[in-house]
Amino acid sequence: MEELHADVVLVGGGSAGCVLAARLSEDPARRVVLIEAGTRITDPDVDRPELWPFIQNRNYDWAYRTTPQTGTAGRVHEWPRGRGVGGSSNLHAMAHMRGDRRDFARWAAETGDQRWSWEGLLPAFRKLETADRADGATADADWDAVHGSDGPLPVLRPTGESSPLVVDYLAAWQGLGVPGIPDHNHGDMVGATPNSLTIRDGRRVTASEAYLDPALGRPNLTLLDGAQVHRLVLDGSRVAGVAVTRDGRDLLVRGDAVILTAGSIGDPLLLMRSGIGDPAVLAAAGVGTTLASAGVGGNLHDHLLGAGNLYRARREVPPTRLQLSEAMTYLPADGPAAIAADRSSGPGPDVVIGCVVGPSASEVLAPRLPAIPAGGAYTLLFGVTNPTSRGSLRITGPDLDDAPVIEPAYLTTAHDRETFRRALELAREVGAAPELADWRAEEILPGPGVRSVDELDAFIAEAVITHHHPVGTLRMGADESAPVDAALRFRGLDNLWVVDGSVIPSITAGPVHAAVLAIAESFAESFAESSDPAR
Ligand SMILES: Cc1cc2nc3c(=O)[nH]c(=O)nc-3n(C[C@H](O)[C@H](O)[C@H](O)COP(=O)(O)OP(=O)(O)OC[C@H]3O[C@@H](n4cnc5c(N)ncnc54)[C@H](O)[C@@H]3O)c2cc1C
Repeated sequence: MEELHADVVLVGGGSAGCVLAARLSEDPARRVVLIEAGTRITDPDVDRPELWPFIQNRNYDWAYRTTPQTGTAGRVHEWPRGRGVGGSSNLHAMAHMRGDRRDFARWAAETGDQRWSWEGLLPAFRKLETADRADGATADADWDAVHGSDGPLPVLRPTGESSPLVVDYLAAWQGLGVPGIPDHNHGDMVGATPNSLTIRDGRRVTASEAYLDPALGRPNLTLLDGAQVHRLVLDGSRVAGVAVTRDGRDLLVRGDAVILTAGSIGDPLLLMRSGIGDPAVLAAAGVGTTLASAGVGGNLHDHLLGAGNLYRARREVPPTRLQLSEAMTYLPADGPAAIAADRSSGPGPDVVIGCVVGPSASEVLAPRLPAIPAGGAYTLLFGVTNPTSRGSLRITGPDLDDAPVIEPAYLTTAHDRETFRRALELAREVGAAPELADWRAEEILPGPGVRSVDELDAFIAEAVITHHHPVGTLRMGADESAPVDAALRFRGLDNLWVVDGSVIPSITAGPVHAAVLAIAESFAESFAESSDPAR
């Protein structure tokens, strides 16, 4: 069998994999191989921000599906995931939100390591971005203290480009007492502001474009695309290498250090195919256990959004110049009245309400709607920031073609169901505000008659769709039952690390891409500082 050897082998060329490939190959003495199942994506639709909901199910999407979910009226949820260089950053909706400082305080508590606190991660968040200054100001010390100005990823703060509907939506929140905030990236997410977006000159910027492409000319960096990793090859407590198929040929890629960057779904499936996981799950799939690790594939959780609180428009809603979901407002569950003057120490964000410049309804609600002409409707999405429902995923057999079982256990806790009702109430409150009177003809969904707890729960179960943030399947933690430790080393193996969305122990309040990139930046820094981390 053909063999290749590198100092560092990265499994998965998605968001985190692109960061690590670029950062770890900055040292010309370190040979880095990046292995990606998909190929380079050339579809021009990927570039166009407004097309993001319509590019799923193409040949660069893994197109996963969940099992029927009891909490969502027995529905099966489609889970797109990017399969190609740049991974899910090719499909994502481009919202750039770091998370709330309380999210990272939880991470620090769960790992026992301040490196994962807001303050600990701030250098990584700054390093990864070139952020637009608020309102085009030339100097702003507060802004510069938390934002980066020369990182690989451009972050657009689209003041002046927002839809007129979104301008009125933000004014409506302010009318209800919700303060305006500079952006979602200051550590305190409670407040009203347009979404920051990873868009430059009207085009999507992927993790590949920002990080990998500028590094690909380095002689010490090799990209193996169109190459699927079947399993890890173990030698005692070390990973000797990874078994790969590329162009119909088998390949063994040996590495002193092996880093999993195949994402929240790809990583645990690869470990289980390699005999690493819960012995009962492995046995049921016909795989022998080489290393028992019960937490592999557990703690699966995701954000849901209610799609949606839909309104027929009184006047034509113009098409978006950005992407369809332009502004998400984060609030305590008790609403605007609960917002403290000092937002850092007051109640944090429990719910999110987003304004979509067009109709948005789940796959079961959409077919029941009356015909809506272009520009004829708009939507308020609503969701829960920190859901407590936890599920799992598992393999069904030893081969790459054996479809996984994905069970997110959506809406299985009382907390999640109650907070979802609250989110819908708050969406309706802002939807009825006088600042939106010129836009609002009538509420179409759920419809004025839907008011009782049972009616609201039944509507929510049919309305929720994934916000596309599955995380946590190899959580980092101080406890021995966490598969990954605070340094992101996989417990039980000497030279295996996990660095992507799967290590997130509890989800951040908002979209997770910025946090995934910051985890990778932080890891790259510590890896480079360590003289020989593989030993
Ligand atoms: C439709 C959609 C919309 C989203 N919108 C937003 C948003 O607006 N804002 C936000 O913050 N987040 C958003 N997200 C989430 C965000 O994109 C992801 O959380 C993030 O990209 C995950 O990064 P990752 O590195 O963990 O995994 P990925 O980027 O998914 O990378 C994993 C890579 O590993 C590869 N791989 C998997 N298995 C193997 C194998 N066996 N061998 C070789 N390669 C393998 C995959 O092909 C993939 O390229 C969205 C996601 C989707 C899908």
